[in-house]
Amino acid sequence: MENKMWTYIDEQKDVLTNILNQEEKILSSLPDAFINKKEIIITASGSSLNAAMLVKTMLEKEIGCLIQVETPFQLRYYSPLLHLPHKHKLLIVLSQTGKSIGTLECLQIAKNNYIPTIAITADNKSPIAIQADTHINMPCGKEPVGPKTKGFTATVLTLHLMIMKLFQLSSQSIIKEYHQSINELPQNIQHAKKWCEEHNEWAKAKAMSIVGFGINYPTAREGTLKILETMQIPVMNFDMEEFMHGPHRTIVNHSYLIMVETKGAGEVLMKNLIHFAKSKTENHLIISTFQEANQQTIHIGEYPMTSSWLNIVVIFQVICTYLPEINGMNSSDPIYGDFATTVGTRIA
Ligand SMILES: O=P(O)(O)OC[C@H]1O[C@](O)(CO)[C@@H](O)[C@@H]1O
Repeated sequence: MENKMWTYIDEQKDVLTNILNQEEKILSSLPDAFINKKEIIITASGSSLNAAMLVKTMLEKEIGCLIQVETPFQLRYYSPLLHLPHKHKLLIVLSQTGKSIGTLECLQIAKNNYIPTIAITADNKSPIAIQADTHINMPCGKEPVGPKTKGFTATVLTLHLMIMKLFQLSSQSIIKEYHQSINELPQNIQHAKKWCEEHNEWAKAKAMSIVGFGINYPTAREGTLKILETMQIPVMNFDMEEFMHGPHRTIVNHSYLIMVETKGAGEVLMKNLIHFAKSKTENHLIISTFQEANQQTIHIGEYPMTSSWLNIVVIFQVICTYLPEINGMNSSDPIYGDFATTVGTRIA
C-alpha cells in the first residue's frame, strides 16, 4: 500500500502558503474583546501540544504576556489555571481532529468559570469547534494517519499568526520570512531523503536521542514524537542544557543522536555538545543552519524570526517516514486500530 505520509509531507508547501495568503479570512472571527489579554493558557495533546510549546517560545517574550502551556490532564485535575476565574484570561485549545476528550473537557471547565475560549481545529463540525466560544478553522485538509505532519505545521502557523493578531503585532515581516522558508521545503525534503538513502543503518537503531534548544527544543520534541511513533522505538528528548546534566551519559559507541544547531543563545553549548558527541559515536546527525552539508550534516537555510523550525521539522518528517520503510513498515498504516476510542482519549 502507498505511504500516504509522503503525500501529506509534500502538501505542506501548498497548505502553508494558503494559510499565509488567507490569513485575514482565517482569523476574521477573532473578537476584539480577546485583544491584549493578560494571561494566555494553551492546552493540547501530542503534536498539537508541541505546536503550542513552539509558538510559546517564539512569542512569549515579544508580546510580554505569560503563555501557560499545560497538558489537558494537568489542567483539568491539578492546575489552578482554569479554576480561578480572571477577566484577563483566555484559553486557547488546539486539536487537529477536534475530538480529543481531555481538550474538550478543558473547554467545559473554562466555560463554567467564565474564561473565554478559542479553538483551532481542522474540522468546524467537531465537538471542540462547537464547544469553543470562537473557532478558527485551519484549512489543512484531512490527515487520517497517526503521525501528523501537515496538521502540525499548519497548527504552528495558524497559532503564530493568531497570537500576533491578538497582540496587534504586524505580521508583514513574519509572513515574508515564512514564504521564503516554505519555498525551501522541497529542497529540504530532497536532502533529507538523500541522507536517509546514505544512512540505511539508522533503520536498525534500537533507541535514539534528539536534542535542540530554544525554539527548536519543541521542534526536536515533535521530531522525537514522530520517530518513536513510526519506528516504534524509544526516543529521548531533552532541552540541550538538560541533556548535558546526566542524559549525555547515554552517548556511547554506536548510539544514535540527532542535534539541532541554529543561531542563538545556545550556540556555544551546542557546538561543545557536537564536538563531544563526534568523539563518542559515528551515528550522529547534525541539522544545522550554518554548517556546510556533509555525511553527518544536513544544511538548512537560516530564518532568524522562526529559528528555521519549519525547515527542521520537515527533516524529521522525512526520516520518520523513510526509515520504517527500510524495515518493511508503512508509517501511515494504523498500528493499533481504534486505540484512542477504546481507551477513552478521543470521541469516535
Ligand atoms: O490534535 P488532536 O486531534 O487533538 O490529537 C492529538 C494527538 O493525538 C494523536 O492523534 C494520537 O492519538 C496525534 O497524532 C495527535 O497529535
